[in-house]
Amino acid sequence: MSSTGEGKSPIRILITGAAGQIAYSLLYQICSGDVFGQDQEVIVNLLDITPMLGVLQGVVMEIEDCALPLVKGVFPMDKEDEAFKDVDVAIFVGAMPRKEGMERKDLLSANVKIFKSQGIAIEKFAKKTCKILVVGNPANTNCFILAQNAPSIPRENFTCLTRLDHNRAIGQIASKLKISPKLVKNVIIWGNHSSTQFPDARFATVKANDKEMPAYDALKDDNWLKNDFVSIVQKRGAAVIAARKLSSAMSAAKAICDHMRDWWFGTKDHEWVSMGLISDGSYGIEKGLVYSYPVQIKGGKISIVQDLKTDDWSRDLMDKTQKELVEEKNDALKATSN
Ligand SMILES: NC(=O)c1ccc[n+]([C@@H]2O[C@H](COP(=O)([O-])OP(=O)(O)OC[C@H]3O[C@@H](n4cnc5c(N)ncnc54)[C@H](O)[C@@H]3O)[C@@H](O)[C@H]2O)c1
Ligand SMILES: O=C(O)CC[C@H](O)C(=O)O
Repeated sequence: MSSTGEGKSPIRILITGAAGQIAYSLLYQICSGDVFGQDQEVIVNLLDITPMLGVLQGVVMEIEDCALPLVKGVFPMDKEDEAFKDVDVAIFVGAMPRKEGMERKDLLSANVKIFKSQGIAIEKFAKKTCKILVVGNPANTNCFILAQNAPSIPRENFTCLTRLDHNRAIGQIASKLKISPKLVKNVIIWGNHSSTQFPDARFATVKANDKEMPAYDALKDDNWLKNDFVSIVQKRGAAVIAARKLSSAMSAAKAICDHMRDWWFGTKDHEWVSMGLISDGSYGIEKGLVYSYPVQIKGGKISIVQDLKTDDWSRDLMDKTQKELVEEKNDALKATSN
């Protein structure tokens, strides 16, 4: 295979919110081959709202100025119909971020309306095989509304981003043990991408002194893993907003790339990652809710890791985050009912 992508058709990738800060960190990684491979040409549709078309022009100029060989076209757009046409991958970043002092609920009613309209557009214009990743918050519930409005797209094509939380969990364990994050695996984020999420290290392993062992044994600090670790990861997004006065962008873009790369190429043997998926009822979670699970991926097929044991403590946390998702779903259905 040629390193310039000869022999493979280009894929068409849509990024919404393309004039925003996450997209600015994301685009180089997508266009340079870091996500879909060094032999995969890409055509990129950049969707934002009309007032941002000028900024989008600047982004297009910068992509051009990077002189990236895999980029076969970059199109700035403000019309959903055009933007969704024939896309293979759609990354939904476009939504208002929370600023300091705002509550998540302040975002919900404005943002879910965007996802109703865009769901209708993917139903009409996207390929039925399109792989969908929702990033804009509230990510799980926006993904739920998107899927509701695109009934002919297979349910397994809808995902939302909890990989940032997954990476945060790995980062916390690695820094506590003073080891490289690549030596930590199989953490889990259950539930909502919010402060009710359950970051679970019960099955996580670490490699220390060339020996693989449970994170609990390596850390020898159950209290930290059950309390501080959970709360730091749950509140990390808010901590970044408080410090930066802006929501996370570089780490969110990196997590989007990890999510899409693993979906495209598969996960490593004996490893899992976290993704928000339309629940099939696994682990007693309400069918149809968009809930984050541990998943393995082979040949583009995402499978939920089954039969992990739950105890009273973990069950309670899994149910709490489910309860919040049910409430968000009901609020979102109300907000999009007309
Ligand atoms: N799931 C996650 O892990 C995660 C992590 C970080 C941020 N986020 C969320 O991602 C979203 C984007 O964050 P950001 O920092 O890039 O925000 P930003 O404000 O910098 O960019 C958002 C962009 O979306 C655009 N937009 C608004 N409505 C649109 C529409 N209808 N169609 C297309 N584009 C539209 C805006 O004009 C803006 O350019 C926020 O909702 C944020 O909370 C999610
Ligand atoms: O609004 C928030 O609390 C979180 C913003 C973003 O999703 C993140 O996790 O960094």
